[in-house]
Amino acid sequence: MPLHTPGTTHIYTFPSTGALSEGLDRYVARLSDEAIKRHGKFTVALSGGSLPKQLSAVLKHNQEVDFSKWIVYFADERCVPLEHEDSNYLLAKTELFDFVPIPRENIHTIDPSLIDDPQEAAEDYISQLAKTFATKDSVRFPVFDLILLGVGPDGHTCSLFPGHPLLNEACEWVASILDSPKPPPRRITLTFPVLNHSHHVAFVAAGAGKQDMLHQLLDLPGHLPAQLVKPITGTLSWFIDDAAAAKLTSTTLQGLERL
Ligand SMILES: O=C(O)[C@H](O)[C@@H](O)[C@H](O)[C@H](O)COP(=O)(O)O
Repeated sequence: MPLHTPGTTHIYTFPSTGALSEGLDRYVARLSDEAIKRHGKFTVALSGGSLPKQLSAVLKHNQEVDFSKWIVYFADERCVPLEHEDSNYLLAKTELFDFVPIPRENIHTIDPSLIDDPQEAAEDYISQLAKTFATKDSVRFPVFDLILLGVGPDGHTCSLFPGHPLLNEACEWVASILDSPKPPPRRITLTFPVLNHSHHVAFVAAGAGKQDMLHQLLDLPGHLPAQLVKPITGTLSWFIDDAAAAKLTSTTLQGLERL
């Protein structure tokens, strides 16, 4: 796998979702190793949707990764109890945390006592982030080692939806949303400045259902939420399978890399 150069975008394609999970495992294991060597921990933010399953399929069996040094946050979370079927935490727990030795205190969840007040839950999540990320005058935002994102059929990512005022949030680290078009409506989400300060950001999109949106996002110019993810000095990677890549133009296809 080539070493990622800051400021670059890589689009990796895989013949199947199984192969995609293998590539993702190699990528995450490598970034985890590099981060732990560099600063003794691996800070990662996870999305919901299909991502946790796709991520964990191979990674959960990886014995080389030092999961004890992982510090996990959620790229977005729904304002529901942790044991609710809509909880991104529950999904990640069932798919990954139940299989790997990440210390429970290193997994930062929404405070379940605050789910009736999304704004308060967002503020609490900012305080939780501040425990891990010391910021400087020059960098006012948390700098994750890796943020893993999915993309919806409307081009949303995290809980940042097309046309929503949250797309303009420039100061807060975490925002609340009360009117998410994807249910459930009440959520908290990392904001664009946090996504764009990350060392590495990776989108994961698989299946024919993603074809039209990937064509729009990767072939055409635009300002859909997923297109606004542009790490300032970090890398941006796309992990997609051949089914999702089927409608990409030949110019984009020429730039695709196999891992
Ligand atoms: O909690 C959420 O709803 C997600 O974080 C959301 O942003 C998700 O990643 C996309 O909707 C893609 O979902 P799929 O991978 O299921 O298509």
